[in-house]
Amino acid sequence: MPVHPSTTTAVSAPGKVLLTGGYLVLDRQYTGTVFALDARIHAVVQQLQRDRNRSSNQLTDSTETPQNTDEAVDPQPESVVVRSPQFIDAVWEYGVERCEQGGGVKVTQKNEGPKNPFVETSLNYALTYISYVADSKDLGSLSVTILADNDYYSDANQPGNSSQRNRGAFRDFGVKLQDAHKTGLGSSAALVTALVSALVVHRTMHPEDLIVARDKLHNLAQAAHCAAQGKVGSGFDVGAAVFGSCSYRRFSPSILEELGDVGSPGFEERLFSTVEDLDAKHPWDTEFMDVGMKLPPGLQMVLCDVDCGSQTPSMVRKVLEWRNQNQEEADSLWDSLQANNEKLRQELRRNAGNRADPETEAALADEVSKHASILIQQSRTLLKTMTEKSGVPIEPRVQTELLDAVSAVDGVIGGVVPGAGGYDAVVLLIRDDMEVIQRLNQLFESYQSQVEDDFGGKIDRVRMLGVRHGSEGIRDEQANLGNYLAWL
Ligand SMILES: Nc1ncnc2c1ncn2[C@@H]1O[C@H](COP(=O)(O)OP(=O)(O)O)[C@@H](O)[C@H]1O
Ligand SMILES: C[C@@](O)(CCOP(=O)(O)OP(=O)(O)O)CC(=O)O
Repeated sequence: MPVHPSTTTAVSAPGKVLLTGGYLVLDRQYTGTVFALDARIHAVVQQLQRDRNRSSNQLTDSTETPQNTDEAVDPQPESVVVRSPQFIDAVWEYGVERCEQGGGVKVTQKNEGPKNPFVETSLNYALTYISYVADSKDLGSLSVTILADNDYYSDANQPGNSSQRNRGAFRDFGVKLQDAHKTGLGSSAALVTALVSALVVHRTMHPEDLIVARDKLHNLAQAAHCAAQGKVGSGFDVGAAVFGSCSYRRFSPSILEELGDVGSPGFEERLFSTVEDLDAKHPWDTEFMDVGMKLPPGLQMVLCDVDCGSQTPSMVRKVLEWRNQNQEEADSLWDSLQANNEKLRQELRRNAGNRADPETEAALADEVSKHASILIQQSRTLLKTMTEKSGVPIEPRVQTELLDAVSAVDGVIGGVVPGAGGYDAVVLLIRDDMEVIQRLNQLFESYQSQVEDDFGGKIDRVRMLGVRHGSEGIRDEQANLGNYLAWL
């Protein structure tokens, strides 16, 4: 059945936190446990003009013959305008060009101002795929609005209190996108996933079929995200954005290595084959286990933003260099971490999401908490060895001090420095109880690091984010279009 684009399509995708498996997950032999968050990025696609050969009043004129219309009106060029209205001047206007020799569809920014490689690449990839598979090649003109849940950016230094700057469910951040302080929830992966999915749904599918199309949307989003960031990472963030919380095993990088750039001859066919998993030599081999996993009843996860006066770039390169030069020692460390991380995952999924009577639940939460606490400590010990051996601040001393301090708070099960580690954040597993949150906030009120850091860092402020474990991946937001009205 042909799909006629409805006027508005909206899809959202969640942010992520890699609880365990940082660095390991870059290697297919190992896995990472990634939790989707309840902070999401939303992409709303509006069809401004559907048929470029007819002006809008002619659309309804049934007496006119198509031939006359085509001759009478100059076609409007296809265009896409993307806005991120929570930020100052965040508008990207694109012209659309079809490349020769099956090179695909390429957009070119028309307006002044900084480029947005994640938006631009998502458009190139999604429009190339769409124009290859859709009934109508004519895009017309599209307006896309990007909206991010408030926790993606910390805005403590902005004027006006936060409630004054809320419009509907979303906040006016009052700064330029490049000046916003990111909280590390994986904004680019959620953005790319939501944007390519919204465009593909808009032109080729019924929104209710979103879940069925998850594999293809995943492949498309991974390809676009890797191209935009200029490297093939593990892709756990895109994996969680599409499928939600899971245990993730990466895809073989060779799947994307021969795709080439948009505009190169044959790109549209190669992209189609990659998205639809038709290349017998390079089948997609990403593995998602425990998809949509939830925390056991009685447990909760909180993220804390750490303000620290030190940054160490290229951590991944350095860790992998150390691993290459110390293969045996590294393998044994990687294996120990994997075994421990797996035990933690098994522990967390015991009865995860299942409700029982309150007494049984409380007893189970006690037992899970005790075991999880030991496993988290063990994981940290191994990450500290990794820190020391590789000379990379995965769990630097100021973070050890912070994690020890929070772990001593009644009701905190344990915490780690998520993902690549470093100074940006900590993630804590806690008993799901407001009093624990209050105790933590009390600790953070005047928190400052006291120890001398091994890499020169100093923590000046710790702030608990409002974001919590979310579990769900991409979501059709067609029923919630009202949430966006204040911003469209
Ligand atoms: N709300 C948004 N609107 C438009 N683009 C965004 C938005 N959030 C993130 N991006 C894009 O993603 C980039 C940030 O990606 P990156 O530095 O990889 O951070 P992260 O670790 O959060 O993914 C921004 O420079 C911008 O291109
Ligand atoms: C090192 C890694 O395994 C994990 C990095 O996790 P983060 O959550 O720190 O990632 P960013 O959001 O890109 O900063 C690299 C990878 O898997 O790609």
